[in-house]
Amino acid sequence: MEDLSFIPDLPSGPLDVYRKKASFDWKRLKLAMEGDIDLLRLKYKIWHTLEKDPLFAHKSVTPSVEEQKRIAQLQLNKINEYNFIPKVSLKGGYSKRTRAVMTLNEAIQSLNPSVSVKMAIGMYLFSNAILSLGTERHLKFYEAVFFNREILASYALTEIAHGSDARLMRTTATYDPNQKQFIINTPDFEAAKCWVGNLGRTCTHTLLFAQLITPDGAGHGLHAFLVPIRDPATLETYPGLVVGEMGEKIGVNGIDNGFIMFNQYRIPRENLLNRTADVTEDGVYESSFSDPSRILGAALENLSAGRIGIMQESCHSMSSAVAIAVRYAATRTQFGERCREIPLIEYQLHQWRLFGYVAAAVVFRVYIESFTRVYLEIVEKSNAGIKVDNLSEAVSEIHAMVSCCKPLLTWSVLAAAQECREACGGHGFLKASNLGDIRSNHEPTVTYEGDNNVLSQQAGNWLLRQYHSATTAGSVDSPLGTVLFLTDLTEILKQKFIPGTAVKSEHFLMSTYKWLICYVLKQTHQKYESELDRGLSKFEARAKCQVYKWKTLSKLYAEYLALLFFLEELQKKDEELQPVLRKLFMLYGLWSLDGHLVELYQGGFAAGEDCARAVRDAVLQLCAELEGEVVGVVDALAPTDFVLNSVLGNSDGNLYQNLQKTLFSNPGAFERARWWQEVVNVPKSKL
Ligand SMILES: Cc1cc2nc3c(=O)[nH]c(=O)nc-3n(C[C@H](O)[C@H](O)[C@H](O)COP(=O)(O)OP(=O)(O)OC[C@H]3O[C@@H](n4cnc5c(N)ncnc54)[C@H](O)[C@@H]3O)c2cc1C
Repeated sequence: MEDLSFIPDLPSGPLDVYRKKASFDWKRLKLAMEGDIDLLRLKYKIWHTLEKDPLFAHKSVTPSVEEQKRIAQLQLNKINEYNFIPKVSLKGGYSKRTRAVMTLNEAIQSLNPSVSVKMAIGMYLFSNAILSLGTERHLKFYEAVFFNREILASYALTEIAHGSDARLMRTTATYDPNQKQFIINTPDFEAAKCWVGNLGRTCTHTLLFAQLITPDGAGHGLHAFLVPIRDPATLETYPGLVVGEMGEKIGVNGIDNGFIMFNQYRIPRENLLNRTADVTEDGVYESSFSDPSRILGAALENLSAGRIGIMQESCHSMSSAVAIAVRYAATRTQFGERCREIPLIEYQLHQWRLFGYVAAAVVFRVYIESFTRVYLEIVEKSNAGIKVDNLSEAVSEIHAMVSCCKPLLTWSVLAAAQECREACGGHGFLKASNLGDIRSNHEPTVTYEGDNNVLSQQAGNWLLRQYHSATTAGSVDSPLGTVLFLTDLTEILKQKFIPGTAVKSEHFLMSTYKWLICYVLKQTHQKYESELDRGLSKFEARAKCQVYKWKTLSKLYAEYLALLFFLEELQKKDEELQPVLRKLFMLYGLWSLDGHLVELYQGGFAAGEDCARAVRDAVLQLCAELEGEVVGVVDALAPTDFVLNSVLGNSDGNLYQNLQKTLFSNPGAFERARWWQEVVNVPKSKL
């Protein structure tokens, strides 16, 4: 058995009552969710190191917006200095080094999300883009950003008037054969690039997406360019650029999001990332793709890794939120009979509000860990030129998976953070609970790197293509095997709920999800076809199928994927952990299924009251069964106390002592208001 002594034991205290009830060792569960002991060790090393560094000390009062940006950049520089992943490891295999980088990102995100986003955009999104879209001549930029940390980058896609619809962006890059340069231009404010992270104050380069135009006036669609923005020595922006800061946001204010306008700004011809298309010195456009939309597709596919990073970060935010709320619920008592006040955690309502999210946090972490491995293996093979069977189909399937799972995870965390805040009552509203910061720093993830509502439509598109293929050719393009069952669609749709069925079973859960996907897929297809028959274009017809169809379909597929991957991993976990993991799996599955009862009845899978009652009874039973386990589960999910940074969720469980310490040490807590003279009614003289 692995030595887990590098994970510090938890302090003894009021939470022991519940900790003793757990059927498993929380450190083993932690390792099972992390999947790799070296990565778990790395995470603890990062947390312990930063805890000792005053630059990372938490502030009891939110610093000014500008100060948050300064601190975030200083912290990023310091993290680079610590060299947590030595250069030799970075030069190792793609999969291993990416996993290490992702772990660093997760560890930092739990501590200060602004810093991890700065790092993710400034170093990893940029360097990944160079690897996937650039060629030999761009490797110096890769070295400078990834290995030497000499430049900090940004990623400029969004414009003021166009975000999700990238095709209509209007920044241009016109080739000038005389100077062998591209001239970047912003026609008007609506085409200004905006929201670009790191651009407002700090980045030295940006990866710019602009419409490529050749000297013959022909437009070739969006392409990516490496564009210098600031002098690295002075951080002065170069002439020909108008760069500004976006101003205060409702979260992640440590990131300097900026806007930029280009005024006939020249860059060398070689700064075009030219893996898929190039312009010769004379100005002739050459592309390995005939269709410009495929070039954009290849460029944007590069976002998958970033979206996986967002999902990993989401798992950590959810872990922290539920850890705070559950520890609070185990130490806070309210009401009761015969002088025995009851801990909140023992109320059925409180369990129902929180335990589904605890189960989701565990299921998502195991799922994303496993999915990331599959993803990285495919990319590694493909980069190394090793043949991957059905590579382009696998890429499409992965894209569909990411497109529905990033929305599922990010939305779930947002809902969880709000529920956890409310579950901690008024004290949850203190900044010191950390629930507010977790929620507001997480919030933009539902919008950036693909707005959730728009992104999830892409999973629906892929599923509909598979439906068509299954019903016409009797086969599907699903190299990862996630929808092979669609070839049995007709048989699956004949299933009905039989009263008395044991719903707390893997078979029931998975077969019911398959039924739901088949049913909603068929409904979506029929609706889409009927809109086309009415004479609508494909675009218009799709828009008419979004609500109750496409959107539901995408959510169902995402939930199914989480369950499917978790179930596969479950078999490999320690025997001691299996009972609790199985219960968490069932709870997440049935709790999610509860949200789809309408479709089960609408489609005739269920009739009468049995199905709904069985599902809901099982959810409540599972909540009760998990009462003794859940504190141990959140111990496994939680980071160290320093990282969790919550007066309500400290692992010692000394809720009221910790609250007193925090309230009593608030700066100025006991002082008379400095502005007292401005507000008191000074009695007027009667003389
Ligand atoms: C904190 C933060 C950081 C960011 N960082 C970067 C960055 O570094 N680089 C960068 O380039 N961008 C960045 N962005 C921008 C982000 O990527 C965009 O906001 C995002 O792509 C959505 O585009 P939009 O804001 O133009 O929204 P829109 O596309 O205008 O969407 C607005 C709303 O309309 C809905 N909608 C749009 N189209 C449809 C449709 N067809 N059917 C139904 N509904 C639809 C959407 O769901 C959304 O709710 C960042 C944003 C934020 C908030």
